[in-house]
Amino acid sequence: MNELTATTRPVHALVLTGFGINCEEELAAAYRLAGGEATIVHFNQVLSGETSIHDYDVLNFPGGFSFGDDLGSGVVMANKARFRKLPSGRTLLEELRAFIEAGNYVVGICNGFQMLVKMGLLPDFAGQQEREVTLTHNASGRYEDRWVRLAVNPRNRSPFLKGLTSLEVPVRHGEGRLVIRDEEIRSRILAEGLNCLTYCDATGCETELYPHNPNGAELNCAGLTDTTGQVFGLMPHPEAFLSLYNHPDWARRKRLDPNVSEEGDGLKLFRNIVEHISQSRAAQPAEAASNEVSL
Ligand SMILES: NC(=O)CC[C@H](N)C(=O)O
Repeated sequence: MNELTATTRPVHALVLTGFGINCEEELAAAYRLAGGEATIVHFNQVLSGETSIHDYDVLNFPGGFSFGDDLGSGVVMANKARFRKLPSGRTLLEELRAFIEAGNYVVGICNGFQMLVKMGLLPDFAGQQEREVTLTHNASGRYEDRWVRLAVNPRNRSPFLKGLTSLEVPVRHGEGRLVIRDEEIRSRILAEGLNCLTYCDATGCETELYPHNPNGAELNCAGLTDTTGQVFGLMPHPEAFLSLYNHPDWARRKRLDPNVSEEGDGLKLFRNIVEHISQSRAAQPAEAASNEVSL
């Protein structure tokens, strides 16, 4: 029996799929390329209790078109999390709160971000699973599929963004416009640096100008965390830019600089979280780390 201590066990990501989610493979690849492990399971395997989120370190809600965006992007999946009881007698949202309180991480990308917002987990000031912000139809009135530049808020709380100041990543969505419920929520998001990613122009300056801000989001906000920094949602797709060769301009960039990094900006986020969790474990007191995990 191969026994690993908690400190040496690889970081393990759970990546959900099903019902029209379509970015699970790239997301799992991102964790594997970053040195972690990733398991893809159908949403129903979690709801049925067949898979426990508590066996993992990072729970991932990928992008896609869950339930065809009927009732609004992410709404049906969010309601499944809010109302369906697992065999434990708790809803997935209640299990998620326990998962977060145990120090684990939750990520929602695009459709996944829409789910987190609509189940009330972002920014979650009240802790009452109520919608404090929402993500709705792009101001352009059309589906936006383009590359954007993002500025990283230096006061952000997410280990995914450690050491990063800017990112170039693709967006592809119809309902990416962040709308904030009221001035109190807006002020708290700004005061606490929860608007971790903002759309910016080619010079790196935050802008509301289309198409740099592709959807008209308030605060030019492309990504949010909760106050713990453990819940992170974003509209752009970092898992779609893991390699230089994912970028449409790769040939020119390679010609201009033959030594240009062959990694995409998106991979940096996954390297950060794998490293952060690994280091956090290694720093745990001996008695905690001695909890052996028999594999
Ligand atoms: N790429 C995605 O995840 C798209 C999310 C959602 N279906 C939208 O169009 O806004």
